[in-house]
Amino acid sequence: MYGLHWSRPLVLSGPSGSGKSTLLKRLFGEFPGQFAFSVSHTTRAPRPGEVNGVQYHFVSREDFISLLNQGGFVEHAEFSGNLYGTSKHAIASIIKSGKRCILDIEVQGVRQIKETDLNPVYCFISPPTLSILRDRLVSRGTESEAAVQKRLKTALFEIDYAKLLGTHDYIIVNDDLDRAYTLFKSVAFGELVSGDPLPPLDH
Ligand SMILES: Nc1ncnc2c1ncn2[C@@H]1O[C@H](COP(=O)(O)OP(=O)(O)OP(=O)(O)O)[C@@H](O)[C@H]1O
Repeated sequence: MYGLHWSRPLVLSGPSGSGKSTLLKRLFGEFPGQFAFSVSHTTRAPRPGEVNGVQYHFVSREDFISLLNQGGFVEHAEFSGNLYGTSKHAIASIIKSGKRCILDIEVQGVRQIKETDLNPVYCFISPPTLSILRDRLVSRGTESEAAVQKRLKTALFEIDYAKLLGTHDYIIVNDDLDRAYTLFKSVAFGELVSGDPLPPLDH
C-alpha cells in the first residue's frame, strides 16, 4: 500500500481556494492515523481553546529567533506582526512515528524548503481556471470581496512559480473533486503516478 515516496514529507501548495483543505480533510477522514500535519511554531498568542503543542507550539519571539538562528526551521514567515515556522524537529517526530508528514505551505515557504535538505515531494493543487478559482473563493463565503481580490493577486504569483519547470513533482488539477482526490490519494501514499499537466491559467 505504501509507495516508494512514503517516507518523504509531502509539501502541498497551491492558491487559496484551489482545494487543499478539501482534499486533506477527505484524506485524513478516510485514513485516520496514517498522515499527520507538523505542528508549527508561532509567536502569536493562543486563542481561547488553543492548546500549546496541538494547534501550534506557542513561543516567545526570543525563543523563536533563537531556534531560527540555530537553523531549526525549514521555513518561516511573518504575518501581521507574528512569526510562524515549521521546525525540523516537528517533521522528524512525525516521520519517527511512521506517519506520513504533510505540510500545507505557501509559495515563499516552498522556496525556503527547497534550500534545505528535507527532500520532500512537492505537489501543487491547481484550479482548472482562474475564473473557477474566483467562483470557489466567492462561494466559500469566508472572504470579503477585497480579500478575494488579494488572494487572486497572490494566486498569480503562485501560478507563475508553478509554471517554472521542475518546481513541483506533481500537479493535480482540482476539476472534478472525485477525480482529483483519487490522484491525490495516490500521491499521498507515495505511489509513482503521472500528475496532470498544468492548465494555461492565463492572466
Ligand atoms: N473539485 C471541486 N469542485 C467544486 N468545489 C470545490 C472543489 N474543491 C474544493 N471546492 C470548494 O472550493 C472552496 C475552496 O476550497 P478549499 O477551502 O479546500 O481551498 P484551500 O486551497 O484549502 O484554500 P485556503 O488556502 O484559503 O485554505 C471550498 O468552498 C470548497 O468546498
